[in-house]
Amino acid sequence: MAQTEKKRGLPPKIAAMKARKRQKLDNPTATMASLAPKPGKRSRIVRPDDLQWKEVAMPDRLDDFEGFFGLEEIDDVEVIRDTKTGNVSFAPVDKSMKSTSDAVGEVKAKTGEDKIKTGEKKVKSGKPKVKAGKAEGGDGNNVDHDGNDSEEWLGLSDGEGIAEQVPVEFPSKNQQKSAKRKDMEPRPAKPPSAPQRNAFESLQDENLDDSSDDKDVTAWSSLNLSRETLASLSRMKFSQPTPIQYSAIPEILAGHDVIGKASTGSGKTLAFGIPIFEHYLASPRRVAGTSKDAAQQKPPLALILSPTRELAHQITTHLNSLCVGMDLEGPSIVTLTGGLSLQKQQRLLSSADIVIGTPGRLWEVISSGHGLVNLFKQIQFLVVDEADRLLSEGHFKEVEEILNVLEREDDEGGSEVQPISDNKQRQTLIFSATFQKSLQQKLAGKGKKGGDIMDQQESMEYLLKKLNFREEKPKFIDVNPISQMTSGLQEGMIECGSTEKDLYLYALILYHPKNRTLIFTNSISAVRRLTPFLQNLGLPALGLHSQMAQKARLRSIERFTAQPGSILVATDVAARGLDIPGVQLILHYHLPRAADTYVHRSGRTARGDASGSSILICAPEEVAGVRRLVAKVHARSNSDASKNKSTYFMRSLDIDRRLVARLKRRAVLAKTLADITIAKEKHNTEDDWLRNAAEELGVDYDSEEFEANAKGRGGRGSGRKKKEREARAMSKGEIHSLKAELKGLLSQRVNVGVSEKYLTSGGVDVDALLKGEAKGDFLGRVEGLGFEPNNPV
Ligand SMILES: Nc1ncnc2c1ncn2[C@@H]1O[C@H](COP(=O)(O)OP(=O)(O)OP(=O)(O)O)[C@@H](O)[C@H]1O
Repeated sequence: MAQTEKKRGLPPKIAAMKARKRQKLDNPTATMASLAPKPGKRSRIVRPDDLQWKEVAMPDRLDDFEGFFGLEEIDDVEVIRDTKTGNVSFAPVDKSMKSTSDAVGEVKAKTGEDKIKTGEKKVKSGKPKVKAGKAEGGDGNNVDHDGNDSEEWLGLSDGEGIAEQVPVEFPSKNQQKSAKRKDMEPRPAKPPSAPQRNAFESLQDENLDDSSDDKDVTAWSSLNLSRETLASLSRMKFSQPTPIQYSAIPEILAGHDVIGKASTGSGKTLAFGIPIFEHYLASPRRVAGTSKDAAQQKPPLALILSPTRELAHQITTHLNSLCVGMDLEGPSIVTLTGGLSLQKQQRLLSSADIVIGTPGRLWEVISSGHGLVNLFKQIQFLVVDEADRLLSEGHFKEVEEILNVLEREDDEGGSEVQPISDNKQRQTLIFSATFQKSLQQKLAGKGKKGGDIMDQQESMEYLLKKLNFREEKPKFIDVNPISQMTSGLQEGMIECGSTEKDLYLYALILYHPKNRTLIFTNSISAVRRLTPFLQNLGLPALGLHSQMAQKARLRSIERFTAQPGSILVATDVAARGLDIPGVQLILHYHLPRAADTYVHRSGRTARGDASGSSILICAPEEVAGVRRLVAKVHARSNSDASKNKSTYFMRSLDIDRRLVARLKRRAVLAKTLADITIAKEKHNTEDDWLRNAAEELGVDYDSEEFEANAKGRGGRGSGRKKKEREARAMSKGEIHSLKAELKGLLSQRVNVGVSEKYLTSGGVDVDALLKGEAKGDFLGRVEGLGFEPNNPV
């Protein structure tokens, strides 16, 4: 479409701006895409004035409006941009030459029907194009992830009567080889399916400045998203959907229940978030007012369950980021997690479009009355993120309560508990990177520890039983059926004595100076101990566990995210879902208790197309178990996994043990000082508690007398108690001298002597190491993890 101006003489700047805008309107995509002309298809290039412009009838009120004279439009013109000069030229398209295989990136001026649309939403129906090598417009060379030239069908066959599978289109062999990350690599160009929306419509928006560095979002075009969503994706610089987004979004938009499995960091949040966002944009609720009266409250559109508070807040931020910079009012997203004011959260619910919560708090809120059960029954999307964890671990009871309540026909009274048999309204979306075996066992009340990765059939059967899917066969989308681990990840283990883990932890951190590092432990007490231990060694360590106050938890995450090179010591509360950019190193101080935990912990690094390392610190007696566990994760198929047939063998990393030995005194001092602090804090707390109890009983309390009586009783924990007593008994002077000694050591280079293998220039400047300034080849050799002598990371 083009506009002509009266020749009244506009100021040159305005004329130039208008000309630019005109060009943008003429060809919305030209400013975004690098448009390589397609050989053999283009007609001759003509001057814009020589094109067959058609006049457009204008509404009366636009007549003579600020020099605006009229509008003309043009159909069937190919706009070609010279990628070198940026110049744009035009060629009328000969319709008889039009091919169905127009690749994304080639642009035609839109026809009259495709003029800018406002807020209209189209739900794409039908299956995505799935046949490898047969997709229109594809490169004809699509293969599965395993490199076989075949069509890949994931999930169960229809014949098994569990789920309808969604075959996933995989990149070509060449793409596979060249792309670093399978899960983030570009999808083959998809053919436009009629009727097709122009992906660039969002970018026609006059409010978007030409000069902004928004991303070309052509690759999203086949998903038929609204202009608002495309504009948001462009602003977020997400130029293409990840495989799980590419496969799941159309299915969800078409109204299907979806079970999505994709590796950690592969964009699952937006895979369910975008369709909900689209639904919100298209629904009248957006303009409806809100009411504080529960009876008139609008039900939330979506309920998203998250296993941890941090993840719930992160999902909130992630979905909110879709709305940043949007002209329209975005959905009201309310987070319901423990540790924050219940009343405030209840109040916010009155206007919520999307509710994201942890099961405990959610259940507390829903079951508190106020007509909320009825409201939540009307939600249109139920999302269970990290589904295997939510349905198997601690939360299961509450999740079950919530699921039961959503199915009831009755109101809050709860006397009638008839399940709604024909629930056609709600879509159920289940996402995770793993589905584990123990899930089923726990449901059956066996409570067995475990966490073997569940095969598809087992997980499907279980989920189908528990969740009231709207359709008989939800779509099962598995975009990484072969490998559980992300491809940018390097894995290894370090063997050391069981009492030397602190020392090796310290050494590994020194080997990775300035790396943002996440250390996992299996206990809160280990977090409490290791955090001051590392701090005493001059390292920027923070703690995270579930007994911390919620504000302190969020603060730890914030600091860890903000400060490059910081270290977070955490329990598995941080294992799932947390998307902290730039985590380079995962250290498993305690071994993960189950295979799925290993996958999720390690998945905090190497997210998206980034790379990272995951290192297990193992005592000799743990090595065999670890190898088995990791082999299970790497089993190339589910049948192999169940038979333990994986051939994956985890490497033991070599480390210069002489260097480690020379760090020992520092580690001992740092540990002793940490133990003293903890023992004193603990004693004060215990003392307070006993004093209060004694006061209540009306007896005198003398802590020394109490301890003297307790002495010699032996039994479990008596050794630890003895150590605590000793630590507490340290005088200020003794503590001071320990601190002084440690300070002295930290300020010195570590003398590693002469190595026949790795000659050094006389010592290691650990201080420089910590500052990331160390040079030289003194670090020993840990192949494949960036530890090579000439590459001290
Ligand atoms: N299409 C995209 N292009 C580029 N980056 C994306 C895209 N979609 C999402 N991301 C980014 O990828 C990162 C990981 O996304 P997300 O947290 O949703 O992963 P996940 O699959 O849920 O991981 P996990 O299994 O660990 O929970 C986020 O930082 C997100 O902003």
